[in-house]
Order: sequence, then C-alpha cells, then structure tokens
Amino acid sequence: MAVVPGTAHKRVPFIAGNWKMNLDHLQSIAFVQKLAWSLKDARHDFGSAEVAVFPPFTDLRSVQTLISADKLELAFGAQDLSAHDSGAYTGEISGAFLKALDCQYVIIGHSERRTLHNETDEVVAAKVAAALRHGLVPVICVGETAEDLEKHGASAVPVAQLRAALAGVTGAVDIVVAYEPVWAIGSGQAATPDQAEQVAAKLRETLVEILGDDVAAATRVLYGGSVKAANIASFMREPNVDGALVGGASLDLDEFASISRFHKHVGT
Ligand SMILES: O=C[C@H](O)COP(=O)(O)O
Repeated sequence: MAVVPGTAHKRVPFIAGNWKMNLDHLQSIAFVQKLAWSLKDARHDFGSAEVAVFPPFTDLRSVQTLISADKLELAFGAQDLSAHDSGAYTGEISGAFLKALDCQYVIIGHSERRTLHNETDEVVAAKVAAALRHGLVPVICVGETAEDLEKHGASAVPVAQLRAALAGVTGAVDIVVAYEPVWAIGSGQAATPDQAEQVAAKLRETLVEILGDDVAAATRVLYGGSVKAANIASFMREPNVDGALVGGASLDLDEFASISRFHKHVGT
C-alpha cells in the first residue's frame, strides 16, 4: 500500500493521557520528568508506542520547555482549541498559539466539552478544521451515552459524530479518532474489548468512506473509558484499536507508565 502524505504514523500505537483539569504547571514538570525517567528506566521503545500527555493550557509552556530542553521522547497536546484564529473571543485559545508551543495534538469534542460546554457537532467540525489549518493533529472524540446505547446500539452515535466532525475534510489528513463511550468515562466500567473493537471497526469503515482506504488504514483509532494497566492489553489485542485515551489513570505515574508499556501485559 502506498503511503500517502499525512499518514506518517502508520498506526504506531498511541497512549494519550488526558489530565483534564488536574496538575498545575509546577506539578506538570515534576510529573513529565518522572514519567520520562520511569519509561527510560524500563527501556520503553517510543518507536513501538507513542506516549503523549494533554495538560491544561497553563502547563503547556512548561511541558514544552522541559521536553525540548531534556530532549524527551514524549509528545504533548492541548485539551481544546478555539474554532477561530484570532480576535475578540475572550478566554479562547487559538490553534496558532498551540502550534507556536510545539503542540502536536489537540483533543476535540471530548464528551465533557460536548455536555458541559454545549459543543455541538458543528462546533466540533469547526474546531477540527481549525486544528488542521494550524498543522495540529486533532484527536476527535466520539461516543454514545448509556441512553444512546439502549436506543440505537453502540456505533450509531459515534459514527454520526465522526461524520459530522469531518464535514468538509478531504484527502490525506493526519487525525486520530478516540472512541469513548460516555458511560465508561470515569465510571470504572470499561467497555469490553469486543465492544470497543466493533465500534472501532465501524469508525474505520466510516473513515474509508470519507477519506479513502490509505488514510483510513493509517489513522489511529483509540479506545477511552476506564482504561487501566489491568485492562490495556485486552484492548490492544483488538485489530482496530490502536491505543487509548486515558483519563483518571493518566494522573497516576506508575499506572500510566505501566499502561504506556502495554506490551509487557500482552500474552499475560
Ligand atoms: O479523556 C479521557 C476519558 O474521558 C477517559 O477517562 P477515564 O480514563 O477517567 O475513564
């Protein structure tokens, strides 16, 4: 299969820690330093699994400085961005500013933003477009509520949300898709690996339809929702699950380092 521009990752497994509104900039420095040491001590192969943290906006400059000064192999991104590039949008953060801080990634459409900040599918699509405009890789979150699951089954809402998020997007784009069933987030009740795989496969089919075979084959689809060191290996065994978006467990250094080294659990 020819590798098309924008598909450089070729689905290297991706472990992403979404800190949500936790850890200030001083705590972020200590955490990232310890995480890097812990993975280095364990001889983590960053080529076989990319590890990224998603701190609050106020931490990003500190994380950038540390990663660049110490040449750490960790990636980082923001938890949101504005759909606008600049102007009178008090409190918002432009993708241009994130790019200037060397962010590679930005989470878009997390269910907490959809619910707590009334982000509609249209807003999510505008943010995806903004991320791509600024050379950031959007980590597009989709997922059904418990009610959606009961009414429509698992994949209908995530697939519809992905279609909406990609409105107007074509060609060789670098994106990541995170399937996060809302009922599994922070609940301690993760989806089963089989449930995650079924939805991930549907999401990949949707990517094929919208972006074509090559881009779909190179796009990473993550599972998120109560991922822990104890269950990561079971998700990573699924053919369409390429990593995890981790919330609570990404704040526990040993746990997150262990999730990042999921290979050691495979086959156990
Ligand atoms: O962005 C991460 C997700 O919301 C998952 O959170 P969780 O691992 O605490 O369930």
